[in-house]
Amino acid sequence: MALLERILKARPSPAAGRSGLLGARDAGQPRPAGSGLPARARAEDKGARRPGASQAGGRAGAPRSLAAMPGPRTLANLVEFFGKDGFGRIHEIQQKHTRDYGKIFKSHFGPQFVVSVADRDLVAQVLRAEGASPQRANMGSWREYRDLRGRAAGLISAEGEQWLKMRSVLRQRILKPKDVAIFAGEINQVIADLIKRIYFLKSQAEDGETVTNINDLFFKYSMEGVATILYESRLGCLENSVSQSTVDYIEALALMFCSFKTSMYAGAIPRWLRPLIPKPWQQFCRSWDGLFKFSQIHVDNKLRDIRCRMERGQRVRGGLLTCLFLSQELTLEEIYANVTEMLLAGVDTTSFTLSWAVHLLARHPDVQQALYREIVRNLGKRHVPTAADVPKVPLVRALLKETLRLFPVLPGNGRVTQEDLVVGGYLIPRGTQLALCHYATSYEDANFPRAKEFRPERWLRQGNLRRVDNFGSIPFGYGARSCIGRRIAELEIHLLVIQLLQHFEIKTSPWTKTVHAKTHGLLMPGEPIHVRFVNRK
Ligand code: HEM
Repeated sequence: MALLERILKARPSPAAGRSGLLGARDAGQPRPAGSGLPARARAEDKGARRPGASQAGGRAGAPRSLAAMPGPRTLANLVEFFGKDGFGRIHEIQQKHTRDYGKIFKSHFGPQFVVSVADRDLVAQVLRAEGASPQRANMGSWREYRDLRGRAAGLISAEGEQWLKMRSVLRQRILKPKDVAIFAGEINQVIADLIKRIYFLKSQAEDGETVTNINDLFFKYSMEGVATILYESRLGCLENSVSQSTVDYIEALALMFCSFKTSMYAGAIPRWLRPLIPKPWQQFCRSWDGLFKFSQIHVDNKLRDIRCRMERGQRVRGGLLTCLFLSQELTLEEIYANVTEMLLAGVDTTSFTLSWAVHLLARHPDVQQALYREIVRNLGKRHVPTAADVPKVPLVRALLKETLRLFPVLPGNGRVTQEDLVVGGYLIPRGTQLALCHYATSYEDANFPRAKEFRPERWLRQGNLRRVDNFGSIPFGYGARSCIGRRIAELEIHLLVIQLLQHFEIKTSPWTKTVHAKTHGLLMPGEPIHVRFVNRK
């Protein structure tokens, strides 16, 4: 009890929350001298180098200035993004600009200035050179909301020492495959519910086989799966009727993605315009209110449950959330913020990837058959897999890598340089926003022969000796700031693919039109995907 009271007291006041956050700084705005993070980046490593150091890669000679860097004109860019809905085609624009301007180019988005890097080796140089607490992007609007409401920042929106502290707590618990292996039992229960749901949906279908808009189903699966780990409780997303609080959460999430264009690109809409155009910012805040409220309800439920058990003198054991409570390494407000941001980061990413993977399997029956044979040979037709079984089916892992190469949920990623760097022969001043163009590098034949083709076998180790590493496709990012939920997502996807194929042969549906990728914050299917799940004999 005393412990729980201490935890509750550790919740910072709104004022403390505000001062605890690092100051928001939009990309493109220079950092005041001396206000930056410790300059720890080892820029000279692998070719991205500090000015003045001898050049280890790229062109020899004095670096060129940004003025000499090619790129689209500001007006053309604005027309492309705001006039021709470029936000929905960010992935294609990456490729087009790479063709037009080369592998490193500059762009302006309103007040924001971005240098795009669309070359595998330059991406590797930038990421290998980064320091202990890399800064991803312009999170000004996220932090502004948190300051406004006296909320803490979670891993996505925090920076500097605060981020380092939280990252070091969470990385000990979920960053390695062996850490998340313990969640396989819970995930398998969610999978059992999903398979039951597929049988139910099939029974409702005219042809007895088709499940329409599979992303709906995978959204519910991903939400249930990740919530099971984050809240240590079930939400019931895969039941016929879903609770009102979960429906409210889904609406808040939808609102978040509706306001994506204005939130992630808030820097492109000056703050002074808000009184004239108030709706986007209001929507953004309303959506975050909904997301935080939902997490707080579930976190508080767990806290009450732990308190009851402690009061009864029972031993308290549990998963991630229980450990976070008991260890007291994070304040309660930091726990709210982190589970809120992790749920946000872990649902659509996983469900879009699953939708693409199933779509690809339906369209490539030969690959599907090879996978099924490997599963039956190495695991059996009905064996419920554990985390330890996943390495026995390397094609399943290769399927995920190839799906994410063709459809990287985050088609591009960002970094704000923490020191002056020379990249590709250009001097990039400290504080510059870099856009790493993963979609463009994923489709380069030089990085992946016959890059447009779906060939999961390209990811198989040869003779189990060589790891296939390729900075052309790093869908979970790289290094200190890479995806903290990677192992959770992989486990959810690997275990589900195995069991889907054990139960069903997945076939295309004539109702599915050509499915294009579109960017809506994340890279997602632009049209609904319907598939037939044919029972295995
Ligand atoms: C297929 C699924 C997923 C993909 C492709 C994905 C991809 C990514 C990428 C590219 C980043 C940025 C990494 C970087 O900047 O280097 C990221 C960050 C992050 N992801 Fe994921 N993610 C997925 C699933 C998840 C899940 C399931 C969770 C949570 C359970 C999660 C939580 C996070 C968080 C909290 C961050 C921010 C990490 C930090 O800044 O320290 N992600 N993710």
